[in-house]
Amino acid sequence: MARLLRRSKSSEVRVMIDRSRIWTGSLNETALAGRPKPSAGFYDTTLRDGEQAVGVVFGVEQKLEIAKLVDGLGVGRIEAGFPRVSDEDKEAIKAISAAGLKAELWGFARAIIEDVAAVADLGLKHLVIEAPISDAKLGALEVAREIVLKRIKDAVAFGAKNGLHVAFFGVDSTRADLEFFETAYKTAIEAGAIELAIVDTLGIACPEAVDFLVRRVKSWAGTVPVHFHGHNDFGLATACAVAAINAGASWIHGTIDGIGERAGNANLPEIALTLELLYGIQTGIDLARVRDASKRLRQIASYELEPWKAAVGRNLFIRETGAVAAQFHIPQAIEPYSSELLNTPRGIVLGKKSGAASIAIKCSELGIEAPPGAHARLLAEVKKLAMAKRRLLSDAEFLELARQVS
Ligand SMILES: CC(=O)SCCNC(=O)CCNC(=O)[C@H](O)C(C)(C)COP(=O)(O)OP(=O)(O)OC[C@H]1O[C@@H](n2cnc3c(N)ncnc32)[C@H](O)[C@@H]1OP(=O)(O)O
Ligand SMILES: O=C(O)CCC(=O)C(=O)O
Repeated sequence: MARLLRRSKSSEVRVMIDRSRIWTGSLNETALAGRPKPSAGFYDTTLRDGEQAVGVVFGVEQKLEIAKLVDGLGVGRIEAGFPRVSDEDKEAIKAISAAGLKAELWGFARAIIEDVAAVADLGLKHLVIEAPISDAKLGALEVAREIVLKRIKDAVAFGAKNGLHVAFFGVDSTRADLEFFETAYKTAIEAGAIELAIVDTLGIACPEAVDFLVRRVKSWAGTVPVHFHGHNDFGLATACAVAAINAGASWIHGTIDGIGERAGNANLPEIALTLELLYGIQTGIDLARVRDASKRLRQIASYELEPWKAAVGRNLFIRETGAVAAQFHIPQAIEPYSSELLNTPRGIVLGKKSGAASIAIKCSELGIEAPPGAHARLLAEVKKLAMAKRRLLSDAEFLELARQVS
């Protein structure tokens, strides 16, 4: 049975992955044998930290559409926005709040009373209160440690007094002095925070460091839920998220496609794919929808993705090489999992790297009956043209070559 991962509301989702379509072999199972299978909820921050990607500006309608997309994926929590940024952000939060989404909605605020009041005024019940806690950040802002502790205490206490469910989020916590880290988080708890987010603002923590920090916080925070908010500056955001979950984190922050500042945020669909397929952990994320969600977000935010990007890349199930085409009839020989899990077709394209099987597959796909010996000539022509044009061939070009060769 699927584990329920939408933690916050009664209308929980169950998304079952057809495990017969996962062809990852038994190595992971052997290596992970006997280990517990932890679970964690997904906290989407596409609307706030995702919008921090350079040049991205979401309008109210777009934020609402993105919130619905993310909700449709099955995340437990959505960070609806940071109201102090603009009136438009406030309008977007109102629109999202009125949309009747299944996910729990969260607001974002600095450790500043006016920021917290802005979240409360919009009727949100849950918020993250953030404050810098590394000396690098505090130094840049010219804020002393004692001052930030006071700001944390006052802002969290104000939120708690106003009935808000507060998570404290220590910006740059992975570069903070460990003792001061603990002081800052304990200050937040004493002031009324009931959840804690560990924040790898610059994506500098290796997975082992994330494991260390999550376990360290859990050792003194008891049952307080711990979040992990990661960035991808070293390409390790997914590995760090997995490390955080294995160490006991309850909530993983991230965005669709990992959209965000610099190298981006942790990529929630990629983490879901990893947990489901490599760790056998059910996430509640509907993998069949992630490619459509990614495609729509790319249209809205006007960015391109590498075609080989995990989970959502355009080329994941498109194959050119002849050696792979020769095995195309047995998908598990050439794929880690079935394209059907991501609700996308597989296909063969023709180019420099085509082989005899590529030609046979394409002929059958296009209903071309080539005479004996024609396939070899056709293959030679395909390679020649692809090298001359330095690209793949279109079906129309292939049909023309087939006509010339027959
Ligand atoms: C700043 C953050 O960490 S939020 C995350 C990043 N996100 C963004 O920047 C979103 C877009 N940003 C914006 O729209 C704007 O930059 C805003 C609304 C966030 C800030 O506006 P600004 O005009 O730059 O700053 P504002 O005058 O409101 O606040 C600066 C003060 O906040 C303090 N401050 C900054 N971050 C924090 C924090 N997390 N907690 C407490 N105080 C903080 C500064 O020390 C400064 O204090 P001072 O006035 O005593 O010197
Ligand atoms: O200070 C910021 O950029 C916002 C907080 C955040 O999302 C982070 O620290 O990763």
